Amino acid sequence: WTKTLPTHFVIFGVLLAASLGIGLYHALSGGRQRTTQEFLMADRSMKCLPVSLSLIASFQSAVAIIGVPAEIYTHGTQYWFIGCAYILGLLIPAHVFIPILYRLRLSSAYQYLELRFSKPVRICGTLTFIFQMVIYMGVCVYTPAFALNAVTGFELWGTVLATGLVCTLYTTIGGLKAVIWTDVFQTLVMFAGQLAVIVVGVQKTGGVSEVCSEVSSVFSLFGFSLNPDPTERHTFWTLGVGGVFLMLSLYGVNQAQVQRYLSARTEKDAVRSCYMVFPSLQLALALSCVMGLVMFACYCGEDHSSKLGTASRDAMVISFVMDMLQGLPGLPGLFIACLFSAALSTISSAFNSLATVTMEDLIKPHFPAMTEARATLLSKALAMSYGLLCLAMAYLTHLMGDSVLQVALKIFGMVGGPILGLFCLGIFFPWANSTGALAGLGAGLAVAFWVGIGSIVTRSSGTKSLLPACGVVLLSDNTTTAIQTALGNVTLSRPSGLKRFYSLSYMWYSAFNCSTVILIGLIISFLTGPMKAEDVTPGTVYPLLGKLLCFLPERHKKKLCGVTPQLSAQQRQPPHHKESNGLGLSQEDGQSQEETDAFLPRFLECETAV
Ligand SMILES: CC(C)(CO)[C@@H](O)C(=O)NCCC(=O)O
Ligand code: NA
Repeated sequence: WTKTLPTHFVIFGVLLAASLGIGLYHALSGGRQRTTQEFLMADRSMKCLPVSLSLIASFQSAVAIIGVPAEIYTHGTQYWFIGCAYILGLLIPAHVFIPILYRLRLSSAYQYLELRFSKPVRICGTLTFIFQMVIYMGVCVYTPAFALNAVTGFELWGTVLATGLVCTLYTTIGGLKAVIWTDVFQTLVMFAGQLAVIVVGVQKTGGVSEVCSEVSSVFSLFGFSLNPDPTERHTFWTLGVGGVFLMLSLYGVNQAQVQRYLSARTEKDAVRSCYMVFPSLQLALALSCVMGLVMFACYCGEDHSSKLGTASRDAMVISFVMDMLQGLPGLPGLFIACLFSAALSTISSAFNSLATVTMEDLIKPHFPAMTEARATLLSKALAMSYGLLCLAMAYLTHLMGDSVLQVALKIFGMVGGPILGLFCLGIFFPWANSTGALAGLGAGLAVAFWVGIGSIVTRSSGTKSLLPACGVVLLSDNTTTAIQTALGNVTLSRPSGLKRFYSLSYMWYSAFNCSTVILIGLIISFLTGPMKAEDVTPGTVYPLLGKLLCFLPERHKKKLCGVTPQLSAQQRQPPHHKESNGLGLSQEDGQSQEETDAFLPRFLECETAV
């Protein structure tokens, strides 16, 4: 590999240069990034194709490209069932979250929390989000550099620095437009790299039929568990149901995604781009799962741990890829570009969304008189500081050591879950008040860290590989004994008491923490006096109960639904928004006006009897 190292460097360099070029183009074209509207919101002028490709890129990093094949290789194809969660996980954002957030004409998702609850809730939500993204960013920038270093000897910290600095630079000069357009380019490179590995891998293993027969001879590879036990790491339920909450926390309320929905020209474009995420995300999942299967077919029976020393399964994926692509001109470089594209597109989204929330939620409210030029300069400084902070976080990740996919999914569940709960409390439960929201968030985070840290300390996060080492499986005589031993171990070491609580599958973290926030939030709200109808800002609630109970007569419905916006309240202006009307409805073009009129009765449904 050392011989081809210069080519790797060239292709890696070309990727960084192209990304910088896109950044430079957007720094010098359009409004030249002189307003926060352009720098943070892309002038709200994006079409749905770039937005949708950018939406996929945000949470598809090198972690998924390396982590998913490693997961398939060690635990079988069960993880693929997370694809089922994409259906509801994208339909609900498209039809509940996007309409509400888009019509309020927000800049930051957390502005919603102030409109619905109060300023303290908004600040707490923002701080939680910053915490989540800063840790996640570290994992993202560290993973590709680490994996590459483990196998090719690419300088670890040099790579981390190059990725972090280039990304900081183009994010700082080009704003959200540059972030979205680099995402488009980087997503295509990512797909191309994965596809190349699969095609070459299948060829080298001896064709599609050879791969299929190799893989299908190992029965336990295609595990399909319907076990309802919530401590089992991956089952159909944890992935298909728990996964919906994970998807909601990422695609429904995460600022990185909400910012993209808000940057779309019209609400229709935003909804359509969310729909278009579905096939592309399925493709991304399928590519990485198939890569894991090809790797299994190719490597089974061989022991590669000695070759890699103590390096993890994650590094093994890179080793496999380099084995496959070795000697083919340009292809190892293409895969390296694929890894770093995936990482760059994620951390650039993180920098820009972090700069946005810090500016819009933490700084602007305190300096309402700040000039636009000042605010833009400050936003750029913020994007840059987060870039540098990211490098520090990479070092922290270096000190941890777990499967990177698990680390990322745990962060999403532990910190993203409570944020999702906060938004659900506001959107679906009109009775919830500000005190309840704060108490709910506090309780949700406390429980999340209690379980999360508990699982790390007791090491009971259920990481046992149910699939015996593949070398053992292939010796068909031993297969049954091996599986029996594995199953036996599982039943023997079934945890009890608090330990059982700690061993909750991390795929349930989002759902569990979200529910805690809602439950505690509602209890405290009812104890302190539920929100009154006239106090709820119009357009901030979705009358779920009213819609579910549509068969009931209007007056009963009214009672059950609780609060709906009163007509007199509709004339009120939401704070900080000169450009929006009282309902927060966009009046940009005729078409969207028609749509919003059609939507109106849905929000006010419970009120028709009044
Ligand atoms: C966000 C999901 C779960 C969506 O499939 C997937 O992209 C994933 O597992 N991501 C891991 C985190 C990452 O790639 O950075
Ligand atoms: Na990405």
